[in-house]
Amino acid sequence: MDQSKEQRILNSVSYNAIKGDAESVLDCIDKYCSQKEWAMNVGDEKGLILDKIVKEADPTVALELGTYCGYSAVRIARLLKPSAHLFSIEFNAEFVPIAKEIIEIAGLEDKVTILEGHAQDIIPQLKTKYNVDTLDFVFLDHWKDRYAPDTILLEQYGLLRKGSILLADNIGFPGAPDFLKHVRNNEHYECTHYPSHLEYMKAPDAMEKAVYLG
Ligand SMILES: C[C@H](C[C@H]1O[C@@H](n2cnc3c(N)ncnc32)[C@H](O)[C@@H]1O)NC(=O)c1cc(-c2ccc(F)cc2)cc(O)c1O
Ligand SMILES: [Mg+2]
Repeated sequence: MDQSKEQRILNSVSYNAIKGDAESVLDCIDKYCSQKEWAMNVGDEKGLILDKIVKEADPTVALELGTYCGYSAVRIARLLKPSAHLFSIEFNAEFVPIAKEIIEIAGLEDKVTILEGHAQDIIPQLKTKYNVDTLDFVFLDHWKDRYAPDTILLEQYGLLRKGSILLADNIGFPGAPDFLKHVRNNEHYECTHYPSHLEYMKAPDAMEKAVYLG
């Protein structure tokens, strides 16, 4: 059976990236996906916004919803301080081993734990099973209609604290209207909008930062 696009991305990283060099892994994926096959990584342009917010948050415990091939997990983990850790949730069993391999090529396997399953099933386990207290940073990049219900889950399970930073991809396209409705005009959140473009395309997209105020 011929390989999947995600497998071909891994092949390209495995062949072209410098082992242990996270930047070269990101550059390799961005090059492949802009020149050969489009893929739904956050990409280089929105990646700079992600970098900025992660540096601002300087998280000890970070969570990502929607690992896909691990591009944003590498992007986030490469900026984490030594004691910090990223949990990344992915439910597609085909993508999990590919993401693990890409994260390992970047030399970041000790900073990232991929949790296989649906976010809505794993979020309730973070405190009990994964010993998480509260989350300092959350990157939302999974099914766009899950951003709002899973944000509410994070609130309900006491995983957010005063100052927790949520950053959501694809606010422009495919769009996450329920999420915007939940965080904007909500006294518990302070929101900032970051216009950008869809990964590797000219089409407009955007990210939204929502700081939890407690
Ligand atoms: C949803 C995907 C990202 C990943 O999320 C995992 N996932 C899902 N729901 C859950 C869950 N409930 N729990 C855990 N994991 C979960 C999945 O398996 C994918 O690997 N992302 C997108 O669909 C996505 C799509 C586009 C896009 C843009 C223009 C187009 F013309 C077409 C598509 C752009 C983007 O930037 C995206 O991010
Ligand atoms: Mg996305």
